[in-house]
Amino acid sequence: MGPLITERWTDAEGTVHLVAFRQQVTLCGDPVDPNVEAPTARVGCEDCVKASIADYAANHRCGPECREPGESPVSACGTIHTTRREEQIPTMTAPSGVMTDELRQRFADVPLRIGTRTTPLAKAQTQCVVAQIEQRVPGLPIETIGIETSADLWTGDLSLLGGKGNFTKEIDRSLISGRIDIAVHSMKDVPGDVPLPRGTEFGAYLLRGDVHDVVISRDGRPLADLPAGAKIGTSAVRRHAQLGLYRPDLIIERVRGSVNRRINKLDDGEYDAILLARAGLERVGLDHRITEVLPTTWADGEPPPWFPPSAQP
Ligand SMILES: NCc1[nH]cc(CCC(=O)O)c1CC(=O)O
Repeated sequence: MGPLITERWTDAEGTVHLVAFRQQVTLCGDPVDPNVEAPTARVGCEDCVKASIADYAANHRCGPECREPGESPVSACGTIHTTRREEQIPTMTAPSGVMTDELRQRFADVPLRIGTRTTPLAKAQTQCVVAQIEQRVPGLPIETIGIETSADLWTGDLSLLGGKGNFTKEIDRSLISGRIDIAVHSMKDVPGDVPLPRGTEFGAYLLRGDVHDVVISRDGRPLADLPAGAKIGTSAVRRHAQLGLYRPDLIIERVRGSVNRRINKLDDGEYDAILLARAGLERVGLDHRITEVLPTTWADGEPPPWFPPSAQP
């Protein structure tokens, strides 16, 4: 797969320039068909990066409905929404100076309030964001504010509650009403089919973690060795479909709740195995419980690969 391109422009000579998100470098190719994802690329071109960042900062007006092709949240794991709209903070490609100056000025006397869900995983992810900010703006006063979302309070079937926006709604509302300054969401919880709530926008992304799904089984057996009729706990439609393809003889049961709760339910004997995201387990320090990492690549004669959801982890 080619790099995720955040920017693409053609200079006067017809050379196509691309800025890759993760690498934060430009790939400057010879004139090519702009529809081709990766031109004959040369990695580097410092001038190109600088020009591009200046241009991006000056010209990019971002509102809730505006999402450039390269700004797709697909490769992000965590998100910061900010309410600042007048000047775009080019956090994806710019050096961090613009943002740190802004933070220092605005939160000199009052703490920066960060809203988060309250599960261990949500709090761990928010700590990653806090650590990133502290590294860039040492001494900045930061306060995290736990907010229980409607999906956290609802123990029933999530589909009856009407979509995954229920993991973000209350936090976004606090952001809009000014109770918090930043909301931290798991990108996979941010609805991709509707615009962001008016007045909010993506401020920054954390680097993506590991994307693999994993199995935790009670007796240490991998998926292939579980007996027919074994009970597998998972609620994701995607995992359900893939499991059905690979092992239609297993029984799939819904499981809800935080990562920790799901493991407790496994240990209590409610399931023989559960499927979870590796990154989430790493973040809450439970990756030692992993029985098997499911492969994402396909080899001849092997079982089908496991596709992670977009924006996992
Ligand atoms: N990506 C994190 C996330 N988003 C929604 C849930 C909870 C899922 C549920 O309540 O069924 C979780 C896991 C966690 O916080 O531990």
